[in-house]
Amino acid sequence: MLMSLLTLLRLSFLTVMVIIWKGDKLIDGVPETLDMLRSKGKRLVFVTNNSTKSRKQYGKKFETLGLTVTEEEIFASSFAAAAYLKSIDFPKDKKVYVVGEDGILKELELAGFQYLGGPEDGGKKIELKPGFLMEHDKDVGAVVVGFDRYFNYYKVQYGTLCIRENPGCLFIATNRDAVTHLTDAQEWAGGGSMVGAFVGSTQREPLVVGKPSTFMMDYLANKFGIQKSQICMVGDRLDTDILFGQNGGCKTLLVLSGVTSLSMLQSPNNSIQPDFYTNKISDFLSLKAAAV
Ligand SMILES: O=C(CO)[C@H](O)[C@H](O)COP(=O)(O)O
Repeated sequence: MLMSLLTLLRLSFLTVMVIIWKGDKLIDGVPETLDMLRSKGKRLVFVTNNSTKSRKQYGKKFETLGLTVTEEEIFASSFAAAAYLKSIDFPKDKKVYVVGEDGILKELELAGFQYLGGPEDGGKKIELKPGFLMEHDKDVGAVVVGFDRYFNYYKVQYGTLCIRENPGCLFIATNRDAVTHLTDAQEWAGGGSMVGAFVGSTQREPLVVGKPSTFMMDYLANKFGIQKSQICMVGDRLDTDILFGQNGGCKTLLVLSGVTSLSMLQSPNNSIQPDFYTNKISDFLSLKAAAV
């Protein structure tokens, strides 16, 4: 394995990483590994499908954990939603209905888009008395659906009306992750469950901006002016991280310290094979002495 990591370190210019913390705890060896990769001239960016925070809010989290990471190096799916709307010149006089948390609102605001919904709609209830009809804003031109701990029937109905009744209204998903790891005790329903509700009610498929879609990879290759073949995607999930790297034409490294175990990787039911795998991100440190 060491030989393979060495090859990787020689090849990759930019390393896209995701496995930095578990809950609010840094994974062992992460600060030293990041320092070592940077000292070898590797450019690092951090990509997450978690849309609950903006890049600025993630920046604060990195800071709290004692890591120096700039906003420019953070690519969250909250940002991807706003960047996608920018990339298609989404009209500034149209509005975005948000099913999700604060991070999406913050990024839309920064990008200069008008929005409604988000946490504010979390407490809203529907009273189904005879003749009740929910009004919706006809200026909504996009519905963005992300992970939302305050998901409710009001939001599903509101967003569904926008998608079904406003001509040309876009349906954008930050990710379709089946499960997420809100606690270390079990897996929890992920953003895919919120997106799935809208797929059911609208009979439409969303445009996904997070992993494993290629939008973020294209975006960052463009931003840093590098070839995707120079990028190595490092992650702990096969169906998001590794597929994201593969879909983007990058090298991929799976670390087994997160959600994927060796038996899952080697299961005959798994069709996603990374270029390399290793136990933990700090295995890179064993290469310290090597001439890279
Ligand atoms: O949105 C989510 C659930 O759908 C999670 O936050 C997401 O799965 C975490 O993603 P990553 O492993 O990329 O940080």
